[in-house]
Amino acid sequence: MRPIPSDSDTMDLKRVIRNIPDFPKPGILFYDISTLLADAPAWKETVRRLANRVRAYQPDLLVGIESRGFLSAAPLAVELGLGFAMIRKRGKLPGTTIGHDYALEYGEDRVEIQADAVKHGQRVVLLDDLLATGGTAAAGITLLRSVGAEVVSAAFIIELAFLRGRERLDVAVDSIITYDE
Ligand SMILES: O=P(O)(O)OC[C@H]1O[C@H](OP(=O)(O)OP(=O)(O)O)[C@H](O)[C@@H]1O
Ligand SMILES: Nc1ncnc2[nH]cnc12
Repeated sequence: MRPIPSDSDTMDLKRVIRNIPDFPKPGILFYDISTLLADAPAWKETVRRLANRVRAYQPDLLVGIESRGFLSAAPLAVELGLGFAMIRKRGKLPGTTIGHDYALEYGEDRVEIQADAVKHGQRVVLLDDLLATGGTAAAGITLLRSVGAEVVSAAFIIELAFLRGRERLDVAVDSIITYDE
């Protein structure tokens, strides 16, 4: 017999994501998680669902990508009893850092991590709020490997599946809200 779902299992999280057309430029439909963060039961349920996915990989450490990746990585680390490290955009982290340059649609960008943030061979789950083309997450994975991490998965709140970002990632990918078009 199938278990009877609880209210939280059936909660429709899409209901609390706000879609804003033409941001940050014309033609882009922006999936705004501000309204999800502001809804206490929905945000709690988001963290619970992410925790259930991420726990399965038995990570040693969580890593969030600036800036919206920090929003899920920090509460998830508390929930799973793990530490949390930051990948930031260029020039934001003090001390010795390791960087990785990557191509954007126009131009290039750089992500950085502190050189001692990951111990060699640690099992790491990468967190970000949203998977679109996968360029940001792919850069994060490359950076983490360059400092000795074993990247066991990447987890997102939202996946824009029609952009096929997961095909660029050579790790397990989890997301809890999917848009197919
Ligand atoms: O899969 P991709 O095509 O790489 O896009 C996804 C990335 O874009 C957004 O970050 P953004 O650069 O807007 O920065 P922010 O988190 O600081 O808002 C989002 O938070 C992801 O990091
Ligand atoms: N459409 C989108 N909405 C929100 N964040 C994004 N990051 C990349 N594409 C995005």
